[in-house]
Formats: sequence, structure tokens, C-alpha cells
Amino acid sequence: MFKLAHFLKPYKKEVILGPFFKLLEAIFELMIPTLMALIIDNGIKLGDKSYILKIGSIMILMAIIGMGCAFTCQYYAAKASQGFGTKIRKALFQHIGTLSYSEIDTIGTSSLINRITNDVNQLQLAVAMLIRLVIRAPFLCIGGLIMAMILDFKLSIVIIFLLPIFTFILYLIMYKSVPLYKTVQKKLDNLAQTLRENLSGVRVVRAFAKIDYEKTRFEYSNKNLTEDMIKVGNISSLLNPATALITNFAVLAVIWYGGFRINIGEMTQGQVIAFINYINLIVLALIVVANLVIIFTRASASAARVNEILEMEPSINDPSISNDYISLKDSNNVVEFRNVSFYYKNSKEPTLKDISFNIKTGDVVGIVGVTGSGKSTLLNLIPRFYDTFKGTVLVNGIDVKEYPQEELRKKIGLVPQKSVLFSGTISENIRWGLENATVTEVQLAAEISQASDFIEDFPDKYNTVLSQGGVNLSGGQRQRIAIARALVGKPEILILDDSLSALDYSTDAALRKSLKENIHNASIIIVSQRVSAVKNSDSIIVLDDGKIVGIGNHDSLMESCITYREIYLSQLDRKENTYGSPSFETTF
Ligand SMILES: Nc1ncnc2c1ncn2[C@@H]1O[C@H](COP(=O)(O)OP(=O)(O)OP(=O)(O)O)[C@@H](O)[C@H]1O
Repeated sequence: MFKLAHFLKPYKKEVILGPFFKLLEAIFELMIPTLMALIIDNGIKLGDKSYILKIGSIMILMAIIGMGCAFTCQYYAAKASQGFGTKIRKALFQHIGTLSYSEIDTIGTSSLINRITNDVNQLQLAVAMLIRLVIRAPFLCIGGLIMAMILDFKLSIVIIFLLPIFTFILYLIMYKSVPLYKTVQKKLDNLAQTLRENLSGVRVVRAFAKIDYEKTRFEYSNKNLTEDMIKVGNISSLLNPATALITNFAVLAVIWYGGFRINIGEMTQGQVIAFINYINLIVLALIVVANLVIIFTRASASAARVNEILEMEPSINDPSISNDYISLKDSNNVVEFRNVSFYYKNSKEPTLKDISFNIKTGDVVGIVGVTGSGKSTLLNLIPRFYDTFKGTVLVNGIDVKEYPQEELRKKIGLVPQKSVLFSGTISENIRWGLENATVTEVQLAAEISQASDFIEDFPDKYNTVLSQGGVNLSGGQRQRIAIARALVGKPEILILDDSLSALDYSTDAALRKSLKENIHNASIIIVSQRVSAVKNSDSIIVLDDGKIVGIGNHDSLMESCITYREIYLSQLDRKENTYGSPSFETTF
């Protein structure tokens, strides 16, 4: 937790003054039982109304000042803890932005969300408690003991006996419950993961009639978490009855021994009542201390999870020296792979094995291969979402590792397999590709991507608001907006990762024709499961199990590459059966 302390720096004043005001309140609170004793012994007993009024007024005044102190402390605690949380959330968010896919894969998106929300909340709570109670509770405990000793030293032996028994019980409860809190945190991650998958995939869940299966999965995670929570709750619930029992025994002992001492004139009734109040004060303060330990233990587990992210070094960094020369074109090969091999962190087998090929300026290159053969992985190496294990990826003849990432990615227009749009209008979504794009540029990109027709049909046209990332659009419409977003930045390399899959054959063909007619300076890489989508490309790369098994144009591959021929013939049969004739296999 100490590693996160610097986030509290801007709140030095609040962190110092908050506990100070709480301490003042505690001092007033400590004096109340003694003043009560005075009222009983000197006011009520002697029937001295003016004395009762005088001391009563002092008590009321102290209560009002105490309230003011408590309020001020509360204000400082809220300001510091909320500010602290906001700063950590911001730092986490920014740092996650610098991490590569590899680190994000390792932690998992749900866990990242949980850490930014739930874990930061735990830390906020700990800071609020630190300001409000960390000094007050021990002060009340020790102060209560001193006041009781001043009141009557002999009777305070009861408290001296009470304290170790009470501390032992607290220790037992915490010993059992604290490790469980750490497990609970992990199980919360699992629950969030299940929930996230379920909610984001709600359509698939329904389409596959998997509601019952998902229900069982959710119930399992939920039950798992609930069981641990109940265990923690059961253990913690022992605290109150155990405390009450011990306190009541202590009060009994005070009344018995105190009564005896009143009889022999060594104590007054007021003092015994004040003594009982001090016992309650000490016990309550001890319970607060126990809760503080629990809160801080949970917070330290959360702090470790937050620190894990903040200390995670991004595996992909910009080069340390500035490479001004990279704006110059260095080669005829826009993209080149030289003996590239790649592993995912958690896999034993390489996903890509010794890949070499090059793409010339203005070329249209298709990549085909069965599912899982490594097509998307290969594409992800071009914008350097991952680093190669062996070999080099070059863009314009320069190793991608020598580019500042932003510079490199500006050259590339990527349309991912799953079209991700953001809440906002259609034009805002397209402008993601080029912030300052003019209306004409946005419209042109939409026209090339065959999106303009359906956009114009919406009453608000380009100002149509996409709710929740475009759930109000069809899959094909989302894909076309994603393509327009990639096109508007006029990339040097346009990558379509199976991003025409949701289009019908005629729109697919029209889109490819439009790309060919309008995009002249860019090289285009098209990954597709459909051979028809890449058949007329300048060159086609055939991937099988992470290896290139063929490169060439359609005709040469039909002759030389068995895998390509098999894929083509299997699709030809299917298409003829389904659509009658392969008449849309035009353009590239
Ligand atoms: N983030 C990841 N972590 C670990 N393994 C991964 C990851 N992404 C993909 N893989 C694995 O790498 C292999 C290649 O996956 P990739 O997505 O590149 O295939 P693909 O050819 O694009 O498949 P598809 O046509 O189905 O999209 C698969 O075996 C997959 O399980």
C-alpha cells in the first residue's frame, strides 16, 4: 500500500488535518463520562440544579464542537479518499493504454476492469478510514484506559484483565477471516469474467439456446463467491456476541466491585457509571481497530493487484532515439516478413513458423487458410500489437520496432475481424480514423466502403447515434462503418481481417470493386475464409498451421498448392449448392 502513497501527496493538508479534527472530537468524547460522573455526584446527589445546568451546558457545547470537528474530518476524508481513487484510476487507465496485447492477455480484461473499479474502491475506503479512524480508535482505547485509571486505579484492573482476552478473540477472528478476503477478491474476478462474457455474448447465448448452460455457469461462480462471503460473514458475526459477552462480564465485575467500594466510601456512584462508560468506549474502539485491520488487509490485497498493473512494464516500447528518417520511404516493399516465428505467451507451440513474404506498394494481397492457421496473428504483427519471437517485420523497409508506435499505426488502416464501434454518432465513429476529417472526407470514406446508402437512409444520416457500440446496426453495416473508419485516414496499408464476412456476396463484390477503383496508393491485405474474396488479388498467401504453404496468384496456386486447391474446391461446391453460380467472383 505504501507504494501507492504518492497518490495522496496532493492531499497532504487533508491527511494531516482530518485526523487532527477527529482527535479533538475523541478528546471531547473521552471527557463526557467524567463530566457525567460530576453531574451525578455533585449535581443530582446534592440537588444542585445550577451545577447540573453548568456542566450540562459544557457537555452540550463540547458535543456541538465535537460535531463540527467530526464534520470537518469527514469532509477532508471524503476529499482525500475520492481524489486518491480518481488519481489511481487515471494512472491505471493510462498505464493499461501503454500495455501491449500480450500483457492484456495475461491479466484478462475482466480482471483489469475489476482492478480499476472494485480494488480502487477498497483503497478509497482504506484512505477514508485512515483519516477518520486510524488515530481516533487507538487514542480512544488508550485514552479510555488512562481516564479509567485516573478515576480509580484498583477498578481499572478489570479492564487490564479484559484487554488481553478481547485482543485474543479479535486475533482468532481475523486469523480465520483475513485469508478468505483474498480468495473473495479472486472469486469476484471470476464472477465478473462470467458476467462479461455472458452479457457481451447475449445474442450468441440465446441463438445457441445456451441460456441454461450459462445460468449454471453463473450460478456456479456466484455460489462459489457466496460460500466464501458467508464463511467470512459467519466468522465476523462472532465478533459482536463475543464482545457483548465479555463486556457484560466486565460490567458485572465493575458493578460488583464498584458497589463494594461505594459501600466502604472509596468510590461514588457517578464514578462507577463513568467507569462502565469507559469500558464501553474502549470495547467499541477495539472493535473499530479490528475492522480497520480487516479493511487494511483487504486494501493491501487490492493494492497488490493495482501495483501489479502499475509496475507491469510494457513489452512493446517506442525506440529511445528519434527516427526522423522513417517518414521517408525506404523500400519498394511496403510490408516484409523475414523468417518470422511467433509464440503466444502461454502456448508451447509457435503460432507462426518461419514466415517470409513481401508486399509491394499498391499490391492487393489475399491471405487464406483454415480457421486457426494464424492469419489474424500474422496481421497483428504488422502494427506491432505483438513482437516477433524470431525474425523481423518491416514496413517500408524499416523494422517495425524502430517506429514510434503511433507513427507506425498511422500508416495502417486496420479493420478487425470483430467490428468494434463506440457510442457516438456515425460520423464521430468514422472520424476515429482521422480526427480532423472534413465532412467530404467522411462521406467519401463511407461511399467507398458501401456504407453511404444505408447511412443516408437514416433520418439523422451521419449524425445517427450508435447506441452501445452499434447494437442498432446490422453486422454488415457495422463492418462497413469500420472499413470507412480505416479508409478515412488514407492509410498506406489497409488490412481487412475477415472484415467482409458479414456482407452478402453482391455488397462484398461492390465493396472490393470500389476499393480497387478508389484506393490507388495503398497496399491492401485481405484475410478471408472465402477464396472468392481474394481470388483476383495480385498475390495470395496460403497459411496452414502457422506455416506458409503457398504464395502466388490463383492460377499458380491451383496448380502448385494442394491446401489452396482443397479450400477453393470445397467452397466452390458449397457455393454452387447454395447460390447457384459463382458469378460475383469479380474484381480482386
Ligand atoms: N491471444 C492469444 N493467446 C493465445 N493463443 C492465441 C491467441 N490468439 C490466438 N491464439 C491461437 O493462435 C492460433 C492462431 O489464431 P489466429 O486467430 O491467428 O487464427 P486465424 O487463422 O486468424 O483463425 P480464424 O480464421 O478462425 O480467425 C490459434 O490456435 C489460437 O488458438
